[in-house]
Amino acid sequence: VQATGSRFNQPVWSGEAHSLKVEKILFQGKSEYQNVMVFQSSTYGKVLVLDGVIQLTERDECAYQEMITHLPLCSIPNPKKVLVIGGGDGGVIREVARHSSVEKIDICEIDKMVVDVSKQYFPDVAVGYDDPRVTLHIGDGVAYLKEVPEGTYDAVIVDSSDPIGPAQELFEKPFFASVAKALCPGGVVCTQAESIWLHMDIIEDIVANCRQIFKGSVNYAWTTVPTYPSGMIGFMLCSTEGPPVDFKHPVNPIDENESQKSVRPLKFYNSEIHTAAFCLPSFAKRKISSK
Ligand SMILES: NCCCN[C@H]1CC[C@H](N)CC1
Repeated sequence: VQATGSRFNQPVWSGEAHSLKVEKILFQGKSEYQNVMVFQSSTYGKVLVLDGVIQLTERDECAYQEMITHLPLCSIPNPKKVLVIGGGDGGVIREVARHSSVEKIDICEIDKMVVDVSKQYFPDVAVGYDDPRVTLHIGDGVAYLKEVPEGTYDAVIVDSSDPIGPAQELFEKPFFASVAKALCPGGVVCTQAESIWLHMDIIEDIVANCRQIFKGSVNYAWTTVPTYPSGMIGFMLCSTEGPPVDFKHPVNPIDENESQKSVRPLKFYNSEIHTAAFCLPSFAKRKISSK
Protein backbone atom coordinates (compact mmCIF):
# COMPACT_ATOMS: atom_id res chain seq x y z
CA VAL A 1 0.00 0.00 0.00
CA GLN A 2 1.34 3.40 -0.95
CA ALA A 3 0.35 5.87 1.77
CA THR A 4 0.43 8.85 -0.54
CA GLY A 5 -1.57 11.06 1.79
CA SER A 6 -3.66 12.28 -1.08
CA ARG A 7 -7.29 12.94 -0.21
CA PHE A 8 -9.30 14.15 -3.18
CA ASN A 9 -5.95 14.64 -4.94
CA GLN A 10 -4.85 17.29 -2.44
CA PRO A 11 -1.52 15.82 -1.30
CA VAL A 12 -0.92 16.29 2.40
CA TRP A 13 2.72 15.47 1.70
CA SER A 14 3.51 15.58 -1.99
CA GLY A 15 6.50 14.06 -3.69
CA GLU A 16 6.97 11.15 -1.31
CA ALA A 17 5.25 7.96 -0.23
CA HIS A 18 5.79 5.28 2.38
CA SER A 19 5.09 1.68 1.40
CA LEU A 20 4.23 -1.41 3.40
CA LYS A 21 4.13 -4.90 1.92
CA VAL A 22 0.56 -6.25 1.94
CA GLU A 23 0.11 -9.91 2.86
CA LYS A 24 -3.72 -9.85 2.76
CA ILE A 25 -6.50 -7.30 2.64
CA LEU A 26 -8.81 -8.04 5.57
CA PHE A 27 -11.50 -5.34 5.15
CA GLN A 28 -12.45 -2.69 2.64
CA GLY A 29 -15.45 -0.38 3.06
CA LYS A 30 -16.74 3.10 2.45
CA SER A 31 -18.35 4.95 5.36
CA GLU A 32 -20.31 8.20 5.15
CA TYR A 33 -17.00 10.00 5.50
CA GLN A 34 -14.10 8.04 4.06
CA ASN A 35 -12.71 4.83 2.60
CA VAL A 36 -11.76 2.36 5.35
CA MET A 37 -9.29 -0.48 4.84
CA VAL A 38 -7.54 -3.03 7.04
CA PHE A 39 -4.71 -5.19 5.79
CA GLN A 40 -2.22 -7.66 7.22
CA SER A 41 1.26 -6.26 6.57
CA SER A 42 4.47 -8.32 6.45
CA THR A 43 6.31 -6.46 9.21
CA TYR A 44 3.94 -4.12 11.12
CA GLY A 45 1.04 -6.43 11.97
CA LYS A 46 -2.44 -5.33 10.96
CA VAL A 47 -2.79 -1.80 9.54
CA LEU A 48 -5.76 0.62 9.54
CA VAL A 49 -5.94 2.95 6.51
CA LEU A 50 -8.38 5.84 5.93
CA ASP A 51 -8.52 7.35 2.44
CA GLY A 52 -5.10 5.94 1.66
CA VAL A 53 -3.49 7.33 4.83
CA ILE A 54 -2.05 4.97 7.46
CA GLN A 55 -3.81 5.63 10.81
CA LEU A 56 -2.22 2.92 12.93
CA THR A 57 -0.30 -0.33 12.80
CA GLU A 58 -0.23 -2.95 15.53
CA ARG A 59 3.55 -2.64 15.82
CA ASP A 60 3.99 1.15 16.31
CA GLU A 61 0.59 2.46 17.49
CA CYS A 62 1.90 2.41 21.08
CA ALA A 63 4.21 5.38 20.37
CA TYR A 64 1.41 7.66 19.20
CA GLN A 65 -1.39 6.54 21.58
CA GLU A 66 0.82 6.56 24.70
CA MET A 67 2.46 9.91 23.96
CA ILE A 68 -0.68 11.82 22.87
CA THR A 69 -2.35 10.66 26.12
CA HIS A 70 0.34 10.73 28.81
CA LEU A 71 2.00 14.00 27.79
CA PRO A 72 -1.15 15.92 28.87
CA LEU A 73 -2.45 13.63 31.64
CA CYS A 74 0.90 13.34 33.42
CA SER A 75 1.24 17.14 33.32
CA ILE A 76 -1.69 17.89 35.65
CA PRO A 77 -1.99 16.61 39.22
CA ASN A 78 -5.35 14.92 39.26
CA PRO A 79 -7.16 14.50 35.91
CA LYS A 80 -10.79 13.44 36.58
CA LYS A 81 -12.84 14.19 33.46
CA VAL A 82 -11.28 13.60 30.03
CA LEU A 83 -12.68 14.13 26.53
CA VAL A 84 -11.23 12.46 23.43
CA ILE A 85 -12.18 13.94 20.04
CA GLY A 86 -11.61 11.40 17.27
CA GLY A 87 -9.61 8.35 18.29
CA GLY A 88 -12.38 5.98 17.27
CA ASP A 89 -9.93 3.06 17.17
CA GLY A 90 -9.96 3.11 21.00
CA GLY A 91 -6.19 3.37 21.55
CA VAL A 92 -6.24 6.75 23.28
CA ILE A 93 -9.07 5.80 25.68
CA ARG A 94 -7.13 2.59 26.43
CA GLU A 95 -4.27 4.82 27.58
CA VAL A 96 -6.50 7.31 29.44
CA ALA A 97 -7.92 4.38 31.43
CA ARG A 98 -4.47 3.74 32.96
CA HIS A 99 -4.95 6.87 35.12
CA SER A 100 -6.76 5.84 38.33
CA SER A 101 -7.68 9.47 39.12
CA VAL A 102 -9.88 9.59 35.97
CA GLU A 103 -13.59 9.19 36.76
CA LYS A 104 -15.16 9.91 33.36
CA ILE A 105 -13.96 9.39 29.78
CA ASP A 106 -16.06 10.84 26.94
CA ILE A 107 -15.08 10.03 23.36
CA CYS A 108 -16.63 11.71 20.30
CA GLU A 109 -15.83 9.95 16.99
CA ILE A 110 -17.55 11.02 13.76
CA ASP A 111 -17.25 7.69 11.92
CA LYS A 112 -18.93 4.63 13.46
CA MET A 113 -17.25 2.37 10.89
CA VAL A 114 -13.84 3.19 12.44
CA VAL A 115 -15.13 2.03 15.85
CA ASP A 116 -16.68 -1.17 14.50
CA VAL A 117 -13.67 -2.07 12.33
CA SER A 118 -11.25 -1.45 15.22
CA LYS A 119 -13.30 -3.66 17.56
CA GLN A 120 -13.26 -6.44 14.98
CA TYR A 121 -9.65 -6.27 13.74
CA PHE A 122 -7.72 -4.46 16.51
CA PRO A 123 -9.02 -5.90 19.81
CA ASP A 124 -5.85 -4.87 21.70
CA VAL A 125 -6.49 -1.26 20.63
CA ALA A 126 -10.31 -1.23 20.98
CA VAL A 127 -9.95 -2.76 24.46
CA GLY A 128 -10.28 0.87 25.63
CA TYR A 129 -14.05 0.64 25.09
CA ASP A 130 -14.34 -2.05 27.78
CA ASP A 131 -13.63 0.44 30.57
CA PRO A 132 -16.87 1.33 32.44
CA ARG A 133 -15.83 5.00 32.66
CA VAL A 134 -16.06 5.34 28.86
CA THR A 135 -19.05 6.91 27.06
CA LEU A 136 -18.95 6.81 23.24
CA HIS A 137 -20.66 9.62 21.28
CA ILE A 138 -20.87 9.10 17.50
CA GLY A 139 -20.86 12.57 15.94
CA ASP A 140 -18.92 15.65 14.95
CA GLY A 141 -16.53 16.82 17.66
CA VAL A 142 -17.12 20.46 16.70
CA ALA A 143 -20.87 20.11 17.37
CA TYR A 144 -20.27 18.07 20.52
CA LEU A 145 -18.06 20.77 22.05
CA LYS A 146 -20.66 23.46 21.37
CA GLU A 147 -23.02 21.63 23.77
CA VAL A 148 -20.45 21.10 26.53
CA PRO A 149 -20.91 23.33 29.62
CA GLU A 150 -18.01 25.70 30.35
CA GLY A 151 -15.19 24.21 32.42
CA THR A 152 -16.36 20.61 32.16
CA TYR A 153 -13.10 18.78 31.41
CA ASP A 154 -9.64 18.62 32.99
CA ALA A 155 -8.15 17.39 29.70
CA VAL A 156 -9.13 17.18 26.03
CA ILE A 157 -7.20 14.99 23.59
CA VAL A 158 -7.75 15.63 19.86
CA ASP A 159 -6.76 12.44 18.11
CA SER A 160 -7.54 13.53 14.58
CA SER A 161 -6.57 12.42 11.12
CA ASP A 162 -5.02 15.03 8.83
CA PRO A 163 -6.38 18.53 8.02
CA ILE A 164 -7.60 17.33 4.62
CA GLY A 165 -11.00 15.62 4.86
CA PRO A 166 -13.30 15.14 7.86
CA ALA A 167 -10.73 16.47 10.37
CA GLN A 168 -10.11 19.84 8.64
CA GLU A 169 -12.15 21.85 11.19
CA LEU A 170 -10.18 20.36 14.09
CA PHE A 171 -7.18 22.45 13.08
CA GLU A 172 -8.99 25.80 13.02
CA LYS A 173 -9.38 28.61 15.56
CA PRO A 174 -13.11 28.30 16.35
CA PHE A 175 -12.55 24.69 17.35
CA PHE A 176 -9.63 25.59 19.64
CA ALA A 177 -11.83 28.29 21.20
CA SER A 178 -14.55 25.73 21.93
CA VAL A 179 -11.95 23.43 23.49
CA ALA A 180 -10.69 26.25 25.73
CA LYS A 181 -14.28 26.93 26.89
CA ALA A 182 -14.86 23.26 27.69
CA LEU A 183 -11.71 23.09 29.85
CA CYS A 184 -11.55 24.01 33.54
CA PRO A 185 -8.97 26.61 34.72
CA GLY A 186 -5.52 25.05 34.28
CA GLY A 187 -7.05 22.35 32.08
CA VAL A 188 -4.96 20.94 29.22
CA VAL A 189 -5.44 20.00 25.60
CA CYS A 190 -3.20 17.82 23.42
CA THR A 191 -3.78 17.78 19.69
CA GLN A 192 -2.24 15.79 16.86
CA ALA A 193 0.04 18.40 15.24
CA GLU A 194 1.66 16.87 12.15
CA SER A 195 5.33 16.75 11.19
CA ILE A 196 8.00 19.47 11.48
CA TRP A 197 9.62 17.96 8.36
CA LEU A 198 6.46 18.24 6.23
CA HIS A 199 4.02 20.72 7.74
CA MET A 200 5.93 23.63 9.26
CA ASP A 201 3.41 26.07 7.78
CA ILE A 202 0.41 24.24 9.28
CA ILE A 203 2.24 24.01 12.62
CA GLU A 204 3.03 27.73 12.65
CA ASP A 205 -0.67 28.49 12.09
CA ILE A 206 -1.69 26.10 14.87
CA VAL A 207 0.86 27.63 17.28
CA ALA A 208 -0.29 31.17 16.44
CA ASN A 209 -3.96 30.22 16.96
CA CYS A 210 -3.20 28.41 20.22
CA ARG A 211 -1.15 31.35 21.54
CA GLN A 212 -4.16 33.62 21.01
CA ILE A 213 -6.65 31.26 22.61
CA PHE A 214 -4.83 29.40 25.40
CA LYS A 215 -3.54 31.80 28.06
CA GLY A 216 -1.51 29.21 29.96
CA SER A 217 1.44 27.54 28.29
CA VAL A 218 1.70 26.43 24.63
CA ASN A 219 4.32 23.81 23.74
CA TYR A 220 5.08 21.55 20.79
CA ALA A 221 6.27 17.99 21.46
CA TRP A 222 6.94 15.08 19.11
CA THR A 223 7.58 11.37 18.87
CA THR A 224 8.76 8.84 16.31
CA VAL A 225 6.15 6.73 14.54
CA PRO A 226 7.87 4.77 11.76
CA THR A 227 4.73 4.38 9.64
CA TYR A 228 3.67 8.03 9.72
CA PRO A 229 5.00 10.35 7.00
CA SER A 230 8.58 11.44 7.77
CA GLY A 231 8.60 8.89 10.61
CA MET A 232 7.47 11.34 13.26
CA ILE A 233 4.38 13.16 14.49
CA GLY A 234 3.97 16.20 16.70
CA PHE A 235 1.58 17.29 19.42
CA MET A 236 0.37 20.72 20.53
CA LEU A 237 0.17 20.90 24.34
CA CYS A 238 -1.78 23.90 25.67
CA SER A 239 -3.19 24.91 29.04
CA THR A 240 -5.88 27.45 29.93
CA GLU A 241 -5.42 30.33 32.37
CA GLY A 242 -5.24 29.05 35.93
CA PRO A 243 -2.84 26.79 37.84
CA PRO A 244 0.38 26.91 35.77
CA VAL A 245 1.25 23.74 33.83
CA ASP A 246 4.88 22.86 33.18
CA PHE A 247 4.45 20.29 30.41
CA LYS A 248 8.15 19.46 30.37
CA HIS A 249 8.27 18.11 33.93
CA PRO A 250 5.39 15.69 34.67
CA VAL A 251 3.75 16.31 38.08
CA ASN A 252 1.67 13.16 37.81
CA PRO A 253 4.09 10.52 36.56
CA ILE A 254 2.85 7.09 35.62
CA ASP A 255 4.04 4.54 38.18
CA GLU A 256 6.36 2.61 35.88
CA ASN A 257 6.74 -0.28 38.34
CA GLU A 258 2.96 -0.55 38.47
CA SER A 259 2.88 -0.43 34.69
CA GLN A 260 5.49 -3.19 34.38
CA LYS A 261 3.36 -5.45 36.62
CA SER A 262 0.12 -4.68 34.77
CA VAL A 263 -1.34 -6.99 32.16
CA ARG A 264 -0.43 -4.47 29.49
CA PRO A 265 2.80 -2.62 30.43
CA LEU A 266 3.62 0.66 28.67
CA LYS A 267 5.61 -0.04 25.51
CA PHE A 268 6.83 3.45 24.72
CA TYR A 269 6.06 6.27 27.19
CA ASN A 270 8.21 6.97 30.29
CA SER A 271 9.10 10.09 32.25
CA GLU A 272 12.42 10.66 30.50
CA ILE A 273 10.93 10.46 27.02
CA HIS A 274 8.16 12.80 28.26
CA THR A 275 10.68 15.54 28.95
CA ALA A 276 12.76 14.76 25.86
CA ALA A 277 9.67 15.03 23.62
CA PHE A 278 9.74 18.83 24.00
CA CYS A 279 13.32 19.16 22.69
CA LEU A 280 13.20 20.52 19.14
CA PRO A 281 15.78 20.73 16.35
CA SER A 282 16.95 24.29 15.70
CA PHE A 283 15.01 24.81 12.46
CA ALA A 284 11.77 24.02 14.33
CA LYS A 285 12.73 25.82 17.56
CA ARG A 286 13.19 29.07 15.65
CA LYS A 287 9.63 28.82 14.32
CA ILE A 288 7.92 27.40 17.42
CA SER A 289 9.79 29.23 20.16
CA SER A 290 7.78 28.02 23.16
CA LYS A 291 6.68 30.44 25.85
N1 LIG B 1 -5.48 6.82 17.04
C1 LIG B 1 -4.65 6.95 15.86
C2 LIG B 1 -5.20 8.01 14.96
C3 LIG B 1 -4.16 8.41 13.96
N2 LIG B 1 -3.95 9.80 13.91
C4 LIG B 1 -3.42 10.33 12.68
C5 LIG B 1 -3.28 9.32 11.58
C6 LIG B 1 -2.81 9.98 10.29
C7 LIG B 1 -1.47 10.67 10.49
N3 LIG B 1 -1.01 11.28 9.27
C8 LIG B 1 -1.59 11.67 11.61
C9 LIG B 1 -2.10 11.02 12.89
